[in-house]
Amino acid sequence: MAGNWKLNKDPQETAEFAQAITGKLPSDSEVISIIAAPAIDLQTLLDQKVPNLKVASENSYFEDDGAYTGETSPLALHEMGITYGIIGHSERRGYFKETDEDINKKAHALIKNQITPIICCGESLEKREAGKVDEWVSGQVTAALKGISANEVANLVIAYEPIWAIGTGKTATSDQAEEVCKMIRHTIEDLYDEGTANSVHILYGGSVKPANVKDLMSKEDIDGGLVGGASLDPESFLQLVHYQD
Ligand SMILES: O=C[C@H](O)COP(=O)(O)O
Repeated sequence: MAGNWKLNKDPQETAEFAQAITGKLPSDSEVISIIAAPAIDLQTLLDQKVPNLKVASENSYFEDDGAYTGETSPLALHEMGITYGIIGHSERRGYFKETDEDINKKAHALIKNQITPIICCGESLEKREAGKVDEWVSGQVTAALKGISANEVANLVIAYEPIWAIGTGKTATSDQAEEVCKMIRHTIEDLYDEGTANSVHILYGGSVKPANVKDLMSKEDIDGGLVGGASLDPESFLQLVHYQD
């Protein structure tokens, strides 16, 4: 269960959040609890040493170093202790014009630095209404995984986030979400094999909250959630990671 804070919280608020959840997360064997925080907050979150919390970056570059002003190095993220990294979020694709090729290069760079990519994909309302969900989403997944081996793919995370459901309060129904997550698994099976497809963790994101998390997580091909707004409040995040209780 991954929270994505987006451009929210400063280091002080980050420390307060960490203190509020310390000692309250489920064990890793039950639920993997992840917070993706702005780059400027990552060290603060790591310093709090919250038991069972994995800390993730929200974006990173595809080069480890060099003349790339303003970018975040995946090598430096690894060295500081980051273990997951979101890439290809629709906000990065939309506002910052990231392409499938960029996202593929970022995936390779994270894997090289032993950071598990959380690769986002998802369709706009326009694509959904045009009946192009499968074609669009499987195309994004295929492009993101180009040149990545089956062993590497087996360990990574794909997050399906329909753009029309992000921050809008409009959740895809659990059946709609399951349908696309299943299609993503089939796409991976076609590209690799059944074992690889079954090993990948597939998350659903888009207005996930404590009230709907159980229903979404009950679906066969939805392994977890990528949660924006409802991950900002510690109590709400705790309810999400404890959805099985
Ligand atoms: O990465 C998280 C998603 O964009 C979902 O955001 P949301 O839960 O605020 O709709």
